[in-house]
Amino acid sequence: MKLKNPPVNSLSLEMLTELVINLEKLENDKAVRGLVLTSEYPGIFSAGLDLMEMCGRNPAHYAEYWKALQEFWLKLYQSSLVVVAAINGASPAGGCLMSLICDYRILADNPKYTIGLNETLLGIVAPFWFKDTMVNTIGHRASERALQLGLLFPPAEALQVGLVDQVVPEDKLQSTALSVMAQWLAIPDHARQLTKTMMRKPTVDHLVKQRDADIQNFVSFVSRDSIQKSLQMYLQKLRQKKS
Ligand SMILES: CC/C=C\CC/C=C/CC(=O)SCCNC(=O)CCNC(=O)[C@H](O)C(C)(C)COP(=O)(O)OP(=O)(O)OC[C@H]1O[C@@H](n2cnc3c(N)ncnc32)[C@H](O)[C@@H]1OP(=O)(O)O
Repeated sequence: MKLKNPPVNSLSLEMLTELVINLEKLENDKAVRGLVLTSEYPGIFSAGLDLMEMCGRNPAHYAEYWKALQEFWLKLYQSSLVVVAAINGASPAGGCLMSLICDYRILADNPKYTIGLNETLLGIVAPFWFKDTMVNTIGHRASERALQLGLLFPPAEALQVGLVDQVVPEDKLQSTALSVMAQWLAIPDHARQLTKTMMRKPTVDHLVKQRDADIQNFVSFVSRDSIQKSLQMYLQKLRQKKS
């Protein structure tokens, strides 16, 4: 599956909805057992959540957006398919989260392709289920440091901390993803799927139990004037970077 939402594959409401629909279709197709997630645009895997969905909108929109994000996370994290992320570009914040909920992550070796949960750099806070996903992958201490500092790791450091499973030359990314997929598909589906469910259930339950409260928390947080100002300033900085 190629992510395709120009210019930076930000996770807009429309994009999240389409991703969920496409995942459902693939899961209902008995001929499909695995999925390689990559970007149509080498250089950018995903810029994360679409900042335009979080700026200057009304509470009902924020609630709808957050619910769609939760839906996407729940769907991909619990997918019965083998999901391999072939990360062919920068992967900040929500882009990193999307990679973390796959079963295996391969990052192309390019110093510009940084990955991490950098929310604090925007003056916002990664929600508990982003944090849980990261802790499950790299452990508590490394997550605590990475989350507080909003670290974006270049490939060698991402590999060292365990944020990705492999770093390969850019021209080997797709072939590596296919050979990893073959290795995972050699395991009987039912045994692998039950194991995945067992490993992920506590993290899923944590969110499911608090879904409504999490939406309310997001809506009130993002509606604050101070948060709106931080997000606007961050967007401005992104735009100024060009000039
Ligand atoms: C209680 C909980 C509360 C809150 C939790 C909220 C959680 C949020 C998690 C998130 O995912 S927040 C989003 C964080 N994302 C980022 O920090 C990434 C920002 N973008 C970049 O660093 C760069 O754009 C890039 C490295 C992805 C690509 O760089 P480059 O190729 O140089 O492109 P440009 O920077 O020139 O960007 C082109 C264009 O796209 C706009 N844009 C970039 N990122 C986003 C985004 N996330 N959402 C919306 N729009 C984005 C950028 O402003 C440019 O727009 P122009 O109009 O100037 O063309």
